[in-house]
Amino acid sequence: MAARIARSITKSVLSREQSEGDGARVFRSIGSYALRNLDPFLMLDEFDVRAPAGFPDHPHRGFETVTYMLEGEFLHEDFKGHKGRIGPGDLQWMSAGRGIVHSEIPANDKRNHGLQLWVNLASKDKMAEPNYQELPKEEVAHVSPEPGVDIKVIAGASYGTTSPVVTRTPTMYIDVRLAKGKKIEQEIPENYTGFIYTLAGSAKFGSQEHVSDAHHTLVLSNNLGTYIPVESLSDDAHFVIIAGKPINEPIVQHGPFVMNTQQEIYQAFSDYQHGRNGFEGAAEWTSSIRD
Ligand SMILES: Nc1ccc(F)c(C(=O)c2c[nH]c3ncc(Cl)cc23)c1F
Ligand SMILES: [Fe+3]
Repeated sequence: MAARIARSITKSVLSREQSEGDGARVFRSIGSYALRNLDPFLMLDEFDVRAPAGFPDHPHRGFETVTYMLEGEFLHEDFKGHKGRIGPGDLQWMSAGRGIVHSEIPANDKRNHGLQLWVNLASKDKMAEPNYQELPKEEVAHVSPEPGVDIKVIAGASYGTTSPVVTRTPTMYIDVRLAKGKKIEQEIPENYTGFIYTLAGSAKFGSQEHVSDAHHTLVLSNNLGTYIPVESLSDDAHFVIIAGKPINEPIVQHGPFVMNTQQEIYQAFSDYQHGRNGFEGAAEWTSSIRD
């Protein structure tokens, strides 16, 4: 049995609200100036959006977007007619691959609160066919190891429960709610890049018991640590723990295009403008969900 080594917290960054999309407000975690190069992760936004604000017609190529609703409801529609709703607790794991053009808009003018994580794809997967894995709340794996500990397993495994989501870039992603004084130890695969994003309440994280409240990103040490200990200090501690296997390839990002070379970025813009190589129909398409 390999030794169990607790990961520590090497960096804590408070996110401040910023404008994004069309009138939307987000707390940007990964992807902010202080939190780049957390390979394979490109962005994590905590969004809190009321219609008519939103994220109208835009493209993606070369990575995956993972939208997880905490409260409220989003509508989405893409340029091939795939459309639907993402409600409270629902998950949309979208692999854009060679190209998606879509619109993501709140369903109402109430609070629509959730997380969108951008996970990079290895060069071998960047031009794959787009793919959706869409789980309604009831199908999102969850485990409660004891009363007062509630874990949604969005990807990977936790306390013996495994998500059905297939991750091209190996990823572990759990949503954790803890009552006061409750403790967990979440296994983090060796050499995975890991971080915690806090949503509410306060808790002690890591071997040095780093205390944090909402909107903080806590970067985990990338030692050979095999787990992260957390103890709740409040009755409503709520956070996500996310970890992924680094891809270790060059990253050239221009907005919603993430490739390995500048030439591939030029190609992405050209394909998008001319409707080629996965963007067929993009130039003529506009979403109908905003109407
Ligand atoms: N400017 C810009 C450029 C490219 C994008 F893809 C986006 C975008 O769609 C989002 C960025 N944060 C998000 N959080 C939640 C949701 Cl549902 C969408 C987004 C965007 F805003
Ligand atoms: Fe998008």
